[in-house]
Amino acid sequence: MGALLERTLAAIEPADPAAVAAARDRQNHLTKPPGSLGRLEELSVRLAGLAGVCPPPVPEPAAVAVFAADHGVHAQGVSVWPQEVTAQMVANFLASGAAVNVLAAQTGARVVAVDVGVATPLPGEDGDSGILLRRRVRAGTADMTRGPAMTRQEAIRAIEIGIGVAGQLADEGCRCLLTGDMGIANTTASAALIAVFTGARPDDVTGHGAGVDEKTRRHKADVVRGALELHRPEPRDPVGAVAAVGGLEHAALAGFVLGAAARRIPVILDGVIASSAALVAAALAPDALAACVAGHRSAEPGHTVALRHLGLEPLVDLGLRLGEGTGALLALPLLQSAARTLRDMATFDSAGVSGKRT
Ligand SMILES: Cc1cc2ncn([C@H]3O[C@H](COP(=O)(O)O)[C@@H](O)[C@H]3O)c2cc1C
Ligand SMILES: O=C(O)c1cccnc1
Repeated sequence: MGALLERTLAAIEPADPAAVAAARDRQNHLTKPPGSLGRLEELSVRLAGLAGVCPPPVPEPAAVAVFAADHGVHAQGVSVWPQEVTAQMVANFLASGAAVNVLAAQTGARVVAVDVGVATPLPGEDGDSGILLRRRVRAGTADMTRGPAMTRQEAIRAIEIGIGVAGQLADEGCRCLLTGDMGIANTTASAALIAVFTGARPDDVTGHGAGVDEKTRRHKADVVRGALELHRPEPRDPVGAVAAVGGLEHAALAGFVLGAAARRIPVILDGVIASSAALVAAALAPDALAACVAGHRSAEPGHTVALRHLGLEPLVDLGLRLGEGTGALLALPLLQSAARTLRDMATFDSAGVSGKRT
């Protein structure tokens, strides 16, 4: 295992019980009937437990990291879209034309695209820009139906890239991290990972992705089943599992979650790709879940299965099935509202409002 990964796993701690207790107590003294802010209250308690202080800092500024990569399994006809769309959409992110850019602008979040394994050349000069981080491990994965998608070393490199991006954004002042993804055929790798870590049947966790018909969806589930039979990945070996049937963006996203957790910064998970990566992260460090907030519930069936396994309840449920970080961005204001109400509302004592009659 890589040194950065080892160090990061060692730095991840459970929620702070004193901060959790203080936040619960404070919620009960704010000028509202106890419990009346619904799930925002429990969310604020989780933020306090993660930060280790009550009230916790408001999670802002925020940044969404869109990890982009291609997939050898695309050759099996699991997506209706050509592979080049991955690189073309990265160019669209750089030009601020994608849904993730529009929703990020709406919420004041920064967008960073990270090339961890795009198969076709990207526009522009070598080196990083403010928006594009070039961290390509290899030009797309291999076809998981014929061999492992990548080597263990490549998986560890991609995980450590994700940790590094989380650390860099934290160093630049970000106090809330959001997951994003771009990779044609990546819902197939996501389904495979969800089947490995939850034990669900491939057919139950394989969806229509970016628009395949029912016949192709069934073929996709067969492809997943075949890959699992070939590799027999084990949840006890998360690095081996993501190397066998995952994607470079899945590995990087798992690292991104671990990196956020190690820094005690909340990370809002987007859809099925992010949640399958979170399964990898949680298998490596169960306490990383203290940092995870499920932004939304995507229409992909595997997403609901993964969220149940992770014990996370999504904040919004709008039938989205896009990815890129869009569902996480829609949830961002809710997370910020949870922290702000806990921090800024008056208490019954400070406002001179009479408490409940006992
Ligand atoms: C134009 C376009 C923009 C996207 N933005 C995100 N995705 C989403 O769809 C892809 C996964 O679906 P599948 O597994 O069926 O290929 C990923 O790139 C995901 O981020 C897009 C897909 C397309 C076509
Ligand atoms: O759940 C998602 O994020 C998703 C679903 C379909 C296609 N791309 C992404």
